[in-house]
Amino acid sequence: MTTPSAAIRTERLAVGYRQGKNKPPVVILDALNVQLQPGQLTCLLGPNGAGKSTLMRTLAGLQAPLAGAVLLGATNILDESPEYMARKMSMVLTDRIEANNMTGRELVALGRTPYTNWLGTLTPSDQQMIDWALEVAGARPLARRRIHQLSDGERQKILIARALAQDTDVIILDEPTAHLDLPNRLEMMQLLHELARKTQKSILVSTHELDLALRMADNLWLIGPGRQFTEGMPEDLILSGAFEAAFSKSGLCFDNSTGNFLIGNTAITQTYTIAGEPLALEWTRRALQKQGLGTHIVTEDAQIEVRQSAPGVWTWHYVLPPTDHPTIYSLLNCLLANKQQ
Ligand SMILES: Nc1ncnc2c1ncn2[C@@H]1O[C@H](COP(=O)(O)OP(=O)(O)OP(=O)(O)O)[C@@H](O)[C@H]1O
Repeated sequence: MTTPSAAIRTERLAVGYRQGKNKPPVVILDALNVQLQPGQLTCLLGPNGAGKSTLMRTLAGLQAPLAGAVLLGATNILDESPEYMARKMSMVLTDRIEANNMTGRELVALGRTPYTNWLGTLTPSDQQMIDWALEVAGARPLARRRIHQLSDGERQKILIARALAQDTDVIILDEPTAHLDLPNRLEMMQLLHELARKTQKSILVSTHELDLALRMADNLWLIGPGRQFTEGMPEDLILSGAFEAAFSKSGLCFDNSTGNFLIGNTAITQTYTIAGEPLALEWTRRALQKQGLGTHIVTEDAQIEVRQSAPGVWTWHYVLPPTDHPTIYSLLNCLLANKQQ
């Protein structure tokens, strides 16, 4: 369903590659009717080669559609001037950048180009916007550093700050968390989510971070097997089974009840009832799962009782008398030894 307020939308969009005169085009995704809403973070998910970058480049007008259109308001983006587009849409790509001798701040300042005069003079409000963008992207300490002195993750933050400085309604980011460590990945997704909400921008992010996308995205675009495209709220896609279907692969299975992926040899051979404190329960559950042992959480009469604050934390009631274990490791060894008997 198309909402009139959509910042950008597509009409029967086909994306892919032309191969020359006598060959048919390679169609990557076809007949897409999607939209980005103001104030929402949308995550685009799909395996390697699914077509995420191709779709994003087409949405940003960097690549012509094979068919259909990308509309900004009522106008086809191909009919808009580059100057107008630069004030409406910014894109952060994973490509290397040729700006090595610039400082971080100088590169972020380029985001203001669509608004400056022909001399590129920055007004006090441009400077304020650059300061804000550096701050919000967590890139302020990098402002004076040369681009070639930055790590991949640091450069990524500067590029995100540049997109913020460009102050567009739509921001498209191709794998913005690719070079970041875990705390920075979490922070970046949180930042993009908050930014969308606070500034009413439409933010589209392609990512391989399924877990983060499930937690942070307002909306998901999924490219599944056979390049089947599905979209919706993460929670709806989980409940409908679409998320699981998109990522079903041998050795990887999605647990709908927890939102976690089960990896490797996860065939459950035995299940225990378990009760206790939530944090310890979660990590106990994960440890057992790796060994093919399932858990079913109950409130009383559990076979395994977890009391994180007490000594002898894990009590196994399966045997008589119940045994106390100071670590999950100890509990697990006991369970496995017993299981083999
Ligand atoms: N210039 C090109 N000409 C023809 N085919 C291309 C071209 N560039 C990419 N492709 C193909 O298009 C498909 C989609 O590529 P794309 O880069 O969009 O995938 P992706 O989902 O972004 O992948 P990844 O997660 O690995 O970055 C792939 O099969 C790729 O080989």
